[in-house]
Amino acid sequence: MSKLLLKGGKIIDPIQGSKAKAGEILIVDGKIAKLGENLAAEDAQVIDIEGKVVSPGLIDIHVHLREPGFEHKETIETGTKSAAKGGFTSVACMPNTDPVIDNQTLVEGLLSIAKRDGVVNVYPIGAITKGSQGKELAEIANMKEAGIVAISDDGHPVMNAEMMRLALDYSKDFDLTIVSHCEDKNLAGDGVVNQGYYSTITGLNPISSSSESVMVGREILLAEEAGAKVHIAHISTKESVDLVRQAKKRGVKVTCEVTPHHFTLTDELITSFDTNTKMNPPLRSAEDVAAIKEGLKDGTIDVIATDHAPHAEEEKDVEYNYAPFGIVGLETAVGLVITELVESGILTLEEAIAKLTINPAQVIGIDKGTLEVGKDADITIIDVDDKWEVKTEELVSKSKNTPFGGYELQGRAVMTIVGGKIVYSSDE
Ligand SMILES: NC(=O)N[C@@H](CC(=O)O)C(=O)O
Ligand SMILES: [Zn+2]
Ligand SMILES: [Zn+2]
Repeated sequence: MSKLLLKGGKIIDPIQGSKAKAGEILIVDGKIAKLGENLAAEDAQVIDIEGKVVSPGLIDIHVHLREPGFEHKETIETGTKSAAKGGFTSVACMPNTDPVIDNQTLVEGLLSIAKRDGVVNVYPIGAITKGSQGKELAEIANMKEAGIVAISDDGHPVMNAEMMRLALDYSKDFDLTIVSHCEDKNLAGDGVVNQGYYSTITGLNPISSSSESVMVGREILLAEEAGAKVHIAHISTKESVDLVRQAKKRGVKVTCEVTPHHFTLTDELITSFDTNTKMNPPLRSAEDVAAIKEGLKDGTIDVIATDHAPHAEEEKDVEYNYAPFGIVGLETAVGLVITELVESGILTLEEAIAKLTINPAQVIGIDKGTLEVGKDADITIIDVDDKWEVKTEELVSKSKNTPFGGYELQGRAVMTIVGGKIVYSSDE
């Protein structure tokens, strides 16, 4: 029997609420055995975490691990190490690899690599359509059997509304959530940045707010009609937030996520022409960021997810128009959440943790995200006071494409435990 006792921490488990306030937690054979005070250590390995916060292991439901096919950007090994350092014990990975994960064999292949190389739990998301081409449905039933937790054509919208309607119908039968990348390709055109003052002064091609919100509106109406679940990926505009808010009021089964960069940064940053400010959806206006924060506060936005999108240095080191969209996010997420949302009083720490644990677990239907007795001992220890500087060269992700280099942040994961095993510790 292996036993681990975490001593002196402050437990925050949103679904257990005040029941979980006591400071000690005993892990036996990879499961949570006991929460309480003055637990007998017996033969357990004792770890003193005086003053630190003990959270259910963080869950990121929007990660690009790039394997198979783009191993020069990231692999399951490097991506999950990056996740562990960021405090994430589980990640759901997007299928826009090469080949696109659209059948059972590919899901099985991914899971076997994850089992061999992954240091945190990896949950595959399957494609909605074959090759994410939007033409015919992928092998959804078979992929579900192989272990996918959701379906998404992320990177692309499903432009054909009838195809999306069909997918929603299917997803209901298999109890799978559809994660929608909302982007009207015709409206977005060859845009690279948010449409507004800064696209005008830089001369960079604009992406309108409507290119996102008309698709958010469409997905809500289709999900409502089908009685199916839809999760909106990387929400970024005030109109989108309001559409989700109104839909929730009428009982539509819609959830949504925001990335740390979309609640932290505005499109003003693009005046640097730094290609690490280029991502999809683009950085939006200050007004949009304010609406996002309002949506986080009132519960419209359920989940914080990174959309960790690694790209190699040489790929980003080109003219703005030619650079790929996307930035890495796993290792800066906790610091940005605490600095931008908790320290500024937009969310309580408990509310922020809910959006990183139980809420994402519920969106993809996995039995994770809480420290209840009997559950897997996936735990993140957070130092909420630690002030640190983001150093790009210290990222363990294979890619370094972040706009946050040099940022002073408060709060970070100091230990990450998966199934009772320490997979990251800041001491080492
Ligand atoms: N977010 C991005 O800018 N890029 C993502 C694709 C996506 O999430 O749509 C990628 O795969 O690089
Ligand atoms: Zn996307
Ligand atoms: Zn993505």
